[in-house]
Amino acid sequence: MSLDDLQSKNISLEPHPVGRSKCVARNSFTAGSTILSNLSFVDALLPSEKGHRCDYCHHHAGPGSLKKCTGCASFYYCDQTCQNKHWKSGHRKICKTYNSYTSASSFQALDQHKKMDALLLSGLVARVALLDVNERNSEENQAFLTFQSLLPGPMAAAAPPINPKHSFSAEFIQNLYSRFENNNHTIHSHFVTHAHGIFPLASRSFNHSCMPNAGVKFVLQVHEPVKMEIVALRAISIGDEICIPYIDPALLQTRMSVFDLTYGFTCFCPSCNVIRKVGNIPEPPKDTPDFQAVCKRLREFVGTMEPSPLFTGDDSRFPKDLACVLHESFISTLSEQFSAASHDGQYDVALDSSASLTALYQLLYPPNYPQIGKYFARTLGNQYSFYHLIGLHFLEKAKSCWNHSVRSTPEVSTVTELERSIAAAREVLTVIGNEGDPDNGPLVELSTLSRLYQRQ
Ligand SMILES: C[S@@+](CC[C@H](N)C(=O)[O-])C[C@H]1O[C@@H](n2cnc3c(N)ncnc32)[C@H](O)[C@@H]1O
Repeated sequence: MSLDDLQSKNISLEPHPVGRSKCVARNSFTAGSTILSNLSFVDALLPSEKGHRCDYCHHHAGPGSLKKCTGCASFYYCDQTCQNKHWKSGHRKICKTYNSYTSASSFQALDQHKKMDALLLSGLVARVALLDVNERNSEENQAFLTFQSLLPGPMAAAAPPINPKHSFSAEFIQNLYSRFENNNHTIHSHFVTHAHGIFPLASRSFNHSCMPNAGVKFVLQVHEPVKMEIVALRAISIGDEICIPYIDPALLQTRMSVFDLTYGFTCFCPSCNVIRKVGNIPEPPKDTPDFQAVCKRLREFVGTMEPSPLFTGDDSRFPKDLACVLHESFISTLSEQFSAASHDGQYDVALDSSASLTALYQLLYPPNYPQIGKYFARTLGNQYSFYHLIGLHFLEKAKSCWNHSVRSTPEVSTVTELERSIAAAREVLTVIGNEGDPDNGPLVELSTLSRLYQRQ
């Protein structure tokens, strides 16, 4: 689909006061419906995934079952079909020189993120070099035109060295690279990142909100490029702006600098407005009883709030004595407590941390938000870490209840918690639906657990 087609579909691009354009719903969407699908234009697997996934369709295969490219021996495919498609879409330009390029000191000196950028930029240049100029309306040419229309990021970082020999000017390459930082995506399966990619139409369309009404998922199909789907997280009405999260909404302190340095905007979503009004956010108490008291108070408040003041932007409804729960360390302390207690079989401690975590999620995230995680902009620390799931948290809690119930005669309260956790996990995970690898996703695990429980 091209930018022009978009205007005649369920969504349209309309002027935005500072971010050039915004995506507006022309039809209503129910929670879970797909708003836009966009095929990858170029992507690159993380080094840790090489040989485990097909370099074309990202199908995850058992050890040794993929077919190695006989040219470079560094790319792997499901079969001849994936290999031929990848060859035509750019690999033939980079195959011969791939190994000398990646082993050169100029590539090796790059940090992990810039290495990924370098591979993507090489793939992009190879793809562009192969575009048929006589086929102006082909999907590839339209996708490249859309890529060229993307807003450049605020930081003018120098383009990394690239692989194929080409006849493009340094200025042209720099111009392509200037769009990377604020437009490219990480590609995940079950919300764990395995690649980086360029999805021009989605990048051209969706702005950020920390209380987004849409989320991103990836569909992997054998012999096809990776497909990104933008999915409604809740009901969207005609005229609503559709936004996705660029970073984890729980990064309440880091987020403003990331928007500023990586994306070049100031976020005025309801949640950011509350954070600004609250002002100085104190660290949570180190002392265990004081920490527990804050957790108790948080649970009481969340039990009475509907909806979250961070969702409505009404700072007058946010209790000042709970300011420390907005400190980023509060969520990580609780997550660590829950994980450690579940792992050690301390059922009561796990359940208690889970109740506080769930209250915090309800405060910080919009309804049905499936994923949480940490993100550090390149400029802030050079690292990205994995995503976890809110839905997955409920699944983990259900597993913890299940393990407890099979170890001893289950109490009624354990069974109630188990049923509630299965229902909560299903509610959140079903909205975003199956994503990434078709096998062994959280929804599959959830069905297995439900079956075991019903049989018992
Ligand atoms: C991926 S693009 C989104 C589409 C963009 N609006 C356009 O017209 O191409 C990211 C850029 O959009 C703008 N943007 C995204 N979310 C925004 C927001 N909430 N407020 C202001 N600008 C935003 C910033 O310029 C950012 O670098």
